[in-house]
Amino acid sequence: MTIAVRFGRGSTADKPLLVLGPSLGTSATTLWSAAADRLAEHFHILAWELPGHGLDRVVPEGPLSVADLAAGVLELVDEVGERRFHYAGDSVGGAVGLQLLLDAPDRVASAVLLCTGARIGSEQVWNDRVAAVRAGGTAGLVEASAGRWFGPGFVGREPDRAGALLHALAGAADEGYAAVCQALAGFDVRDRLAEIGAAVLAVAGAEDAVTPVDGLREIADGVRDGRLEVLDGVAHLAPAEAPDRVAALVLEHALGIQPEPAPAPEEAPGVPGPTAAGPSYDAGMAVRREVLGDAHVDRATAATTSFTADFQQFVTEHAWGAVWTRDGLDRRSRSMITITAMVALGHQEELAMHVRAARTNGLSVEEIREVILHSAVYCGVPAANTAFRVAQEVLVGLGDVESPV
Ligand SMILES: O=C(O)CC1=CCC(=O)O1
Repeated sequence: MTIAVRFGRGSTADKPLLVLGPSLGTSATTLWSAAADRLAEHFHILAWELPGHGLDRVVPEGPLSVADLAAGVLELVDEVGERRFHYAGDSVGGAVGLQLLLDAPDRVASAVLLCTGARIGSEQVWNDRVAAVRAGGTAGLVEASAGRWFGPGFVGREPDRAGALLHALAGAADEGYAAVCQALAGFDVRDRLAEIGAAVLAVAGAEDAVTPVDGLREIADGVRDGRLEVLDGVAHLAPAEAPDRVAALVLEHALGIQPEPAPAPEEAPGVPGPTAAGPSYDAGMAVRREVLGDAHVDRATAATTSFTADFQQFVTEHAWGAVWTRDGLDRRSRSMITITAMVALGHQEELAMHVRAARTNGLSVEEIREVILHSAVYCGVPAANTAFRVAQEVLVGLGDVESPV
């Protein structure tokens, strides 16, 4: 099963479908959300996840190929009841785009293939990467990946976006990452490019050493209707590094629309802070991880299904990205309010989670006791009684309170 992340509102009934593909080690949201925000007015957008990456926590049991990934994308499009779709994918996501153009030429209306190649790296490169991820996990790949992924100055200009991408890498399953490397080791469609008749825009990052400009030129020259565009200052993750330019290229290539120039940041209307650009998934995920811990968020993510994926995204964007990120209250105060609300509403499971979060946010055991005691006055003694039992179990588990005899 391939997991889809949906951007924007509306359906394929009112807008054409655009499918977005990820790069190795990234999640669909961290790589594509900034560009997708700019495209959502014109397309119904689905982005797919690599196995074991982002919202997809399922690691393939057998060997994986780029053709398997392409077949998963076609199933996803079938699930939304569409036949034809526009496609844009970065790196392995671009390789999957080429495979789709070969395997299902009648289904791909147009393709933008970014920072990719008809062959990426070599078998040796991918075997070495598999060995590295098995030895040190995806967290051990963060430093080297940061060096390959971003153009000069990007991390300094966009620390949150870079941080979210690297965080997603560290959160990717080791064996999911290894499976994608093995798929890339077996991918080579250089001698089949001339079979591709759909309009292809090949987009290279001028600073990309992983999939250099020549490989994108090979695609543009090799397919029957290809064009090359080179983005200055960009390395390997063009959709995250240059979302405005990428969105403009996709819009023009797929629909022939010249986008309105984006307002300069100083002219952008609205309130400063995280709400200015709308609820932010990346910022929300960072705070959610800081407050609830990686283990909790990884468990929630692992338990995500196609039924709950939209809700998980909603929680991260709105509860965490739009509210917990605000400056108006410190995290200690937010924890106190949240505990009180959980006591009042009798949400025991969420209360346990927020007692743990309150300790992370710096509340002492004594302060948590006072919050629950105080809430007894306003929420009722029975509610506080249950809350003391739930909180005590958590605090005993954390070793903060002695176990009752
Ligand atoms: O090596 C990387 O981290 C970049 C990359 C190569 C293939 C892909 O999808 O990403």
